[in-house]
Amino acid sequence: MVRYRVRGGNALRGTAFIQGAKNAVLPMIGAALLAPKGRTVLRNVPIIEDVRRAVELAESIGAYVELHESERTLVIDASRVNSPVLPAEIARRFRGSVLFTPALLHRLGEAIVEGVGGCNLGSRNLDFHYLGYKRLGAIVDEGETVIHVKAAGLTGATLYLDTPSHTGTENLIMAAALARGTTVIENAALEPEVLDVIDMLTKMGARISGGGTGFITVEGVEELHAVEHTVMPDRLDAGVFAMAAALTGGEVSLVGTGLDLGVVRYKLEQMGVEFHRQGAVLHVRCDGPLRPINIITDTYPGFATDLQSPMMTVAALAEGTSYIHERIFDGRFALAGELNKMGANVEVDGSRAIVRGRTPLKGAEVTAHDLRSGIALVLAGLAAEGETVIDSGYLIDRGHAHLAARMRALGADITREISER
Ligand SMILES: CC(=O)N[C@H]1[C@@H](OP(=O)(O)OP(=O)(O)OC[C@H]2O[C@@H](n3ccc(=O)[nH]c3=O)[C@H](O)[C@@H]2O)O[C@H](CO)[C@@H](O)[C@@H]1O
Ligand SMILES: C=C(OP(=O)(O)O)C(=O)O
Repeated sequence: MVRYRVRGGNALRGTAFIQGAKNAVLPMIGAALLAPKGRTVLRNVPIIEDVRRAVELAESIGAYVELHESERTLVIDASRVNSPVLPAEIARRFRGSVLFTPALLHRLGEAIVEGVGGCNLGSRNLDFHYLGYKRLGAIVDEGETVIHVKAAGLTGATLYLDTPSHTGTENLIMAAALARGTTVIENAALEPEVLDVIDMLTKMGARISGGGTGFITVEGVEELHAVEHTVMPDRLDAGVFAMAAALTGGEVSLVGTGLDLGVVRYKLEQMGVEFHRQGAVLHVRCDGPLRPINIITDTYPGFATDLQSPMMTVAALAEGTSYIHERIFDGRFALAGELNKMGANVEVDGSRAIVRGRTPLKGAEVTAHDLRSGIALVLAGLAAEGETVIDSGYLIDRGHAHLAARMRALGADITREISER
């Protein structure tokens, strides 16, 4: 059992080093498995639990993987991939397991998906993925728990996503990259992580156009080859450190090449947080009271649902009433009850939450129900009086690398503990 213990009250000051993006590296590991020869090198890899699970999953299907932690580098040799089974005990522990399916289809002609995990956020359907594979010529047998996808070669087709699914877009691009002929994906996701994956696939020899427009065209090629690629910075990790500076009344410099916080920056600015860019470094400071805010989550370039929970903590510390409308997931307000245990006043009504601030937060024993509610509770702990203990820390470790060490370097009083329970 991992738990985080936070004693609040310290303003965070200093330089925060932003990790590589979880939601880019996971599809990139899936992409590396498409190369039948050679070694892929991924740099700026975040050392998070989801990456460890992805390494275990890749090894379980026969890939040779080296994770060089201090160099934040992964080396992947997929030449010996030999098992189509994504075993339940690994695959159910993270969402990224779904991104291994296209490689198995192309390399072995079938994928047996014994489960897909990820944060518990309400319904998380995969119908666009499987409908897309079917349109490309695969046979999909959806059992109660195991999904069997088979294809003796895929053929390009026109695909349409009802909503621009992030991993759905990545999976269908990877499936189309080695299909015969041309595939068009309409209503494709626009997230920067998807564009980074397209960049990597393009280096590998894929022919993809239209990334970032919502209409992606993929011309199938015969083979993809192993390449070196540097994972983009994690905008969610950056958003969390910006919020940590804001709600502790601190001043933090975010280091991460080409970092763009987009709408998160504008929303925090509306709340009174100051941003100042100096070349590749983004400075964040806040020394006045926070103003309330309205947030509507949306696909990119809208406000990222993954930062909705951390923003709820910031809103609880703002002077006045904030409104949050969650439009991506139907079960992403588990944080509210935990924040209320700490003294916040959050009222949830369906997909909307009203946050009445500012209420003084007090340390408490609280539960992370998913990765982002976990990090939101860490933020609450930084601003609370007394000690906050957050269980299960594993969920936080799924997406944030060396969190306690990076926050301690900024002056936070936070420890990561491992117990037997
Ligand atoms: C590993 C990874 O990249 N995870 C991210 C990815 O998850 P993920 O790719 O799972 O999220 P999606 O964009 O697919 O899902 C968004 C919404 O679309 C619905 N949907 C999706 C696919 C489908 O086939 N049918 C369907 O109905 C889902 O139920 C959900 O309500 O994007 C989410 C939304 O930005 C982020 O919160 C996750 O951090
Ligand atoms: C929902 C998330 O991740 P996953 O899709 O990996 O569960 C997240 O990163 O907040």
